[in-house]
Amino acid sequence: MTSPHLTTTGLPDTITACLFDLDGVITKTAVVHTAAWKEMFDDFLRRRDGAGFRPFDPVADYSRYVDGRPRADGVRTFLASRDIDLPEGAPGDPPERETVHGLGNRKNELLLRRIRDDGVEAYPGSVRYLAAVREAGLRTAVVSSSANCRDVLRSVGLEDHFDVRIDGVVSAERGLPGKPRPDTFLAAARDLGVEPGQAAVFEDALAGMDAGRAGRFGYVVGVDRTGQAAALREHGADTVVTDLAALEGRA
Ligand SMILES: O=P(O)(O)OC[C@H]1O[C@@H](O)[C@H](O)[C@@H](O)[C@@H]1O
Repeated sequence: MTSPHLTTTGLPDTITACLFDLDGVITKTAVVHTAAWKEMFDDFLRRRDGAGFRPFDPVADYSRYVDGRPRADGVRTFLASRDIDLPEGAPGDPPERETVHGLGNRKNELLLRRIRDDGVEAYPGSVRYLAAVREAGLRTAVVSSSANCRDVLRSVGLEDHFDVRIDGVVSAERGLPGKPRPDTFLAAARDLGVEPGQAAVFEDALAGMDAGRAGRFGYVVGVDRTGQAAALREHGADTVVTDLAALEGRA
């Protein structure tokens, strides 16, 4: 295959829209999610198995079973990896109830507390890159599994920088299956009026890479914040960067 002609934004010249994941790509919130998941799962496992419990691994377990997936899918996939079967419960379950939704709600409480206490920051390189692609006339969407996406974007002043938002709330309203399925990215491309082949996907999660590949998008950028460049490539990244700003001026 011949290598594509890259523009000043580091993307093939056939690309007219950019679909950005949020946590870990635009904002420094992947680590906050990871910490909240670990606190919730370790507390659950300790109560269940006693002091000798096997803790949640914030690298391997997070990236394989939780990262990038909608909240309840993260609970289900991790529990399945430990052969633990819990009732589904209901989305309104209180955080102390031992159901899929109860555990998810507990994690959300812990996440919101951390966000309230420590605040949220955007990656300066991502903010610059976002401005550059908009300046170059490309359309933009944020495609996140998180139901907290809008609040997080608002808190860093970036809510208006995206033409389209497909997040955990919008996906639930439209009944879209989450990453690793491609449906949320495909919905964003459709809302922007572009074919998947004209859209670039920006993702830090392996589930997001799988969604990019399954949707046959025009270009997939792996964003490596944790030293998993090789895994991002294996899951379909066309290129891997540690900072979005590194894409500029590659042409
Ligand atoms: O619980 P939320 O805010 O709806 O987020 C769901 C998921 O959103 C993804 O963006 C994160 O990578 C996951 O860690 C998180 O679990």
